[in-house]
Amino acid sequence: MAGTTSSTGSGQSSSTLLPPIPRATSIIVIGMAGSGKSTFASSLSSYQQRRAAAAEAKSGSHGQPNQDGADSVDDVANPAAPYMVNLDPAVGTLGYEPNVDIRDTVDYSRVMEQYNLGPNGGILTALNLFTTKFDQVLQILEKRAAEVDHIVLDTPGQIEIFTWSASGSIVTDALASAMPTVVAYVIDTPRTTAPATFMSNMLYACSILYKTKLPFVLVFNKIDAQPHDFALEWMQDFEKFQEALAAGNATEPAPSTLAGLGRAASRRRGGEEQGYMNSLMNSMSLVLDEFYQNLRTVGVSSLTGEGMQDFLEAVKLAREEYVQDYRPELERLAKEREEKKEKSKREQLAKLMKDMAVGGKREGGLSMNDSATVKRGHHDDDEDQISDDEPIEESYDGDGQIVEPDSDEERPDYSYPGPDYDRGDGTVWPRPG
Ligand SMILES: Nc1nc2c(ncn2[C@@H]2O[C@H](COP(=O)(O)OP(=O)(O)OP(=O)(O)O)[C@@H](O)[C@H]2O)c(=O)[nH]1
Repeated sequence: MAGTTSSTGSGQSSSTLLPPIPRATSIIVIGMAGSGKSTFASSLSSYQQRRAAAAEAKSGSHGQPNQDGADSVDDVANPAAPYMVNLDPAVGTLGYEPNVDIRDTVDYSRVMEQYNLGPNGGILTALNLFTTKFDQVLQILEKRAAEVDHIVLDTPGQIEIFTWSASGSIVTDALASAMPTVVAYVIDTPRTTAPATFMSNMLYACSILYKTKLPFVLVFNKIDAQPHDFALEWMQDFEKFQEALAAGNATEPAPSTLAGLGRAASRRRGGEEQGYMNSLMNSMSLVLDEFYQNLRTVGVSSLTGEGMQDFLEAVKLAREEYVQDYRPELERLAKEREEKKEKSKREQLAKLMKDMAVGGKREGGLSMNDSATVKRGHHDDDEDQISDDEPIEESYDGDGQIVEPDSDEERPDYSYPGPDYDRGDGTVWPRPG
């Protein structure tokens, strides 16, 4: 592919094998079941729509302040409503109008029926089937990426269906190679107040970050129900997390898990588990410390819309990270691929030349530069001299052109000439087989 020159977004230009960076940033919304992914996507969509409408009103009213006064549009010249993609085939109703919807392409309940699958197998198979067409979706998204600021992808409820499946990787990689892409990991804040659930959520987020290697934004959702200060404190101060662990919140057994056990047994068992869990989590939190350093975190309420502007700011920074860190890696891989292709082409050509006895004596040897290789219509007196402006004329069979099987073109007779055929050099043609 010919190299293009693209702006990196930081004002610099560089020669690249990759397509230019488009206006849009794609946001892949991932999170545990019920964390509020769809509500978050919906809230983000309506927030952006309001911004777009406010910007339009502002430009229409020649700089009058926004009616609602809340949305700052100064940072984006012409904000546009995001382009929404739903990748959850099993979702019932959505709070937003998806522009591309997996449900339009694959009928999840029929997939379950046809392949005799359970709900999760059905979702996974539906996503796999959809992914086989993702090149077409990507073409649509690439077109839209010039017109919108964000392309939001809402993923299936069961997190592992997207994060650990081949289809999830294909969709993520395809997007990330086409445009700046950011992972928004949605956390159900009220359900992460116990150190154990907090830790498992963080470990999951960490595994996704290292798998995708994409810029990451941790979205603490539902802050209207539970502020996320405790989580920020645990992430910033290791000792605070240790204190929470020591207070015993982490392993407080749910009453249901102790059913049938006596009080003493419950206490003993709780104590043993707590000791093990605490020491495990202590070690894990040390591992996660570095992960926390590289994270952007925001608190949002998808119900009230609180924190959406903070989220967009975080996405802006994440886009810069993509341009600075991820894209050079893509560029390196593209160059590597191109070099490999060139090398293999050169090797094949060399092999071909060798097969054609290139470099041997002129007599009997053939060369691609040898005019005798290509038969031309008109010749100078010297057979080997061909003037460059003479057109090549295919004047005989075996001239390197593929002959249409159904054409009337005359072909040599390759049939067996019979046992008595004399080749003229005294040998008689042998009988085959
Ligand atoms: N209080 C509160 N509730 C929320 C918020 N966001 C989502 N919810 C509720 O959380 C529940 C789950 O929300 P969904 O958006 O369906 O979550 P999801 O992650 O898309 O769910 P699945 O895809 O089915 O796993 C719903 O009852 C929402 O109303 C929020 O910011 N605050």
